[in-house]
Amino acid sequence: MSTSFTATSPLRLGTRGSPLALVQANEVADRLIAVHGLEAGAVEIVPISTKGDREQSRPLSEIGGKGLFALEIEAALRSGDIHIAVHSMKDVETVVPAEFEITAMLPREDTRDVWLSPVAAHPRDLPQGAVVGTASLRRGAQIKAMRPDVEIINFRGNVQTRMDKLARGEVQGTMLALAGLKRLGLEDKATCLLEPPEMIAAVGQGAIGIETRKADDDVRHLVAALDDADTHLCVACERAMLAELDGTCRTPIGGHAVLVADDLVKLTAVLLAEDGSQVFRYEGEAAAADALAMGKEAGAKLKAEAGEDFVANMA
Ligand SMILES: NCc1[nH]cc(CCC(=O)O)c1CC(=O)O
Repeated sequence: MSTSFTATSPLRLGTRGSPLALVQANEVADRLIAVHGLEAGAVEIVPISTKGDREQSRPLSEIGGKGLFALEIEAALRSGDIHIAVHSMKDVETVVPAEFEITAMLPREDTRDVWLSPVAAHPRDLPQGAVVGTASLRRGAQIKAMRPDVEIINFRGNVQTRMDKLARGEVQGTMLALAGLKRLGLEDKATCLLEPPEMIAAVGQGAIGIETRKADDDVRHLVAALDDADTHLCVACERAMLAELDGTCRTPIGGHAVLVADDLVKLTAVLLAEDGSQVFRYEGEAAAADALAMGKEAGAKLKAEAGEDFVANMA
């Protein structure tokens, strides 16, 4: 295996600058060093500020969806300023530009969302007309499906910022990914876990993806050694579902695939109206070799069930 990356000529690993992104990047760096026996310092982390991080006030769905977090990072990958990009798979567009690929995914963390609130042990315990903050249409719609009286307000910022806003009483509850809280050592801040079917996680939630340039064979081979095949398969299944429906982040969609036996993938997916008034669900199982086809079929079935008018209003 190539060990051409050294402390004086390190492998440059680009990621967002948030505390969570940096923890994730460090995990990738540590694994690369361990697996390939590289010298400490052979991997350098390069924080990159993205439009998604700078534009904190408008809803993500308005400013252009998840691509916002990837654009500047992919520009750095294209120019050679970085060799690899580390992302939360949740934030990666369903279509990766042709010159790049997601070469590896680390073993997945817990995929569930958690509820955080100083006043309600669970969303069902909120006072009438309470205000819940989230930037996620998916989380907002699933809360509205549970509690139509609740008001959802846009709530952005990194994990710590959102917890601070909650503590200041700006909202009575919010939701976060357990995976992110765990990586930051903050899981004890969760009020309760939100389980399927009342809350289906985002496609890719809990998975860290590593993107490379297809033409960069040396780097691709280094990174491929970190791939967790089960995670890759399940996330690919979820992404096939999302790609069939809408990859833009402007429609509330949840999707979760899991290996239930050696060769059996179970997919649970949900498509909702933004106000939670309509909920369409899919559940299916398929052999691993058919997991992508199942994802595609799930998307198509949800689309057909929702109907033309719903789909026309989606994007
Ligand atoms: N959109 C931000 C984002 N991207 C990935 C995670 C959590 C970590 C993960 O899902 O792997 C978060 C924060 C959150 O939703 O709470």
